[in-house]
Amino acid sequence: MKSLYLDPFSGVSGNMLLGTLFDLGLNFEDFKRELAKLEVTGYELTLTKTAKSAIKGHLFEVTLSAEFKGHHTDEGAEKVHHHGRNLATIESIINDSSLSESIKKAACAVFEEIAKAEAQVHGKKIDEIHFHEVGAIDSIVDVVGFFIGLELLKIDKVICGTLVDGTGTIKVAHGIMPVPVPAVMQMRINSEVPFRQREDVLTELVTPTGFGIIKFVTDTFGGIPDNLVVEQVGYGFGTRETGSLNALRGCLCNSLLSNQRVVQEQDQIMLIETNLDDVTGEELSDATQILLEKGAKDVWTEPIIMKKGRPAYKLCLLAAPTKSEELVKILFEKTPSIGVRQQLMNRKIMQRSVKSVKTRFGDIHVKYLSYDGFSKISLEHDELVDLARKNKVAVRELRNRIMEFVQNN
Ligand SMILES: O=C([S-])c1cc(C(=O)S)c[n+]([C@@H]2O[C@H](COP(=O)(O)O)[C@@H](O)[C@H]2O)c1
Ligand code: NI
Repeated sequence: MKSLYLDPFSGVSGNMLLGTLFDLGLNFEDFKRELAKLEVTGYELTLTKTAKSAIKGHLFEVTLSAEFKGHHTDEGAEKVHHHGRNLATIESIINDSSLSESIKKAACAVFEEIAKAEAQVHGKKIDEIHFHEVGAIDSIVDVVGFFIGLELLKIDKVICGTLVDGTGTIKVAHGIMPVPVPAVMQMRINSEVPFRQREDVLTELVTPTGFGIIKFVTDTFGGIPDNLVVEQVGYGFGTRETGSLNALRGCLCNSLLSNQRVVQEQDQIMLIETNLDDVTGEELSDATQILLEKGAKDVWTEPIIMKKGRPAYKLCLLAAPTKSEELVKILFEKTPSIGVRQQLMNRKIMQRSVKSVKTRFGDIHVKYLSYDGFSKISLEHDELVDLARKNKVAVRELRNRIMEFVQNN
C-alpha cells in the first residue's frame, strides 16, 4: 500500500503537484506518452531539475507552442469567459481519449468542481465558464497529468497536511483579486480541507487548480500517520517569488508492514472504551473508520445491554499510549460519548520482520514471527486475496502453496 503525503507549507498549484511527482521518480517520457493519449496539441512541457533556497527539486512548466501564443492577449473578463474551452469541451477531450477510466473520472470531477466555483463567483451558468486558451491547456495538462502520475507511480492513497496560502491581492488578466482567490474561497465552502494564511507572503500560494485537485484526491487530512514509513521525499517548485522556499513537499510512504522489524517481545498499549446507547450505525461506522485512519491499531464494537435494559454498543480501541489523547478527542467528536475509560496494558508480542517474497504467483509480504524459541510465518491476507483473484486460484489453496514455497526457500 503506497501513500503520497503532501505537505503544502507554501501552497499548492498544478505545476507544483506535478513537479513533486517528478521529483519522487515519475518518468518524464512515460508521462508524455500517457498524456499524448489526450490528443491535445499546442503546448510544450519543460521539466527542470534545479535548486531553490539550496533545496533540490523539480520545476514543471507548461508553455503554449508558438502558433498558439499569437492568439493570446490580455483580454478583459468578458472576453476571457467567452473564448476558449468550456467544461463540456474539456470533458469530451478527456472522455474521448484512451486514458484509463479512473483517470478520466477523476480529472472530470476536478474540472467540474473548478467550473462550478468559477460559475458561482462570476454569476454565470457552468457551461458559460470558458477556460481561456492558456488556462485550458495548462489546466488539462496539470489535472489529467496529476492523475496519470498517481497511476504511473502506483499510489493508492493521498494524505495532505494544512494548505498554506498567502494574503493580500494578485493581478490577473481581468483585474485585481483578493488572496485566497475567489474560486479557491468558493471551493472551501463546506469543505474539510484544512487551510491557513501566512501574513508575511503577499501573493497567491493556493491556485484553483491546486485546490480542486487536493479537495478531490485527498483521502485523509492531517499529519503523516504513525503506521506509515517515509521512503522518499521530493520537492515540486512553484513559479511565484514568495521570499521563502516556494515548493510543495511530497513523501512517498509505505505501510510499516513493508519494512517492519519489531524486536521487543513486550510493550504497553492503551485500551480505550466507551458505552453508547444513543449512537446510530452510521456514526459508529464513521467513527471506526476515522479512528483506524488516525492510527488506532484496532477498533471494534460489542453489543451490550446497558442500564434500564437499553440495547447499546461498547466501542473499543487499542492504540499506542502516545496516540490516546488524539483518539479520545476523535471519539468525543464523532460519537455522542461523554466519557471514556482508559487502561494502560502490558502486551506480549512476537518478534517480527516482514519481507517481500517473489513467488510464481506474484510478490507477497511474508511476516516472520518468533517468541522465545517458537517461530511461525504468516502472509499478508489482502495481498493473498488479490493474488488468488489474479491467478484464479482459491485463497486457501494459494496460501498452502505459498507457505510451502516460503518454508522450502
Ligand atoms: O481567469 C479567471 S476567471 C481566473 C479566476 C480566478 C478566480 O479565483 S475566480 C483566479 N484566476 C487566477 O488565474 C491563475 C491561474 O489559475 P490556475 O488554477 O489555472 O493555475 C491563478 O493565479 C488564479 O488565481 C483566474
Ligand atoms: Ni475566474
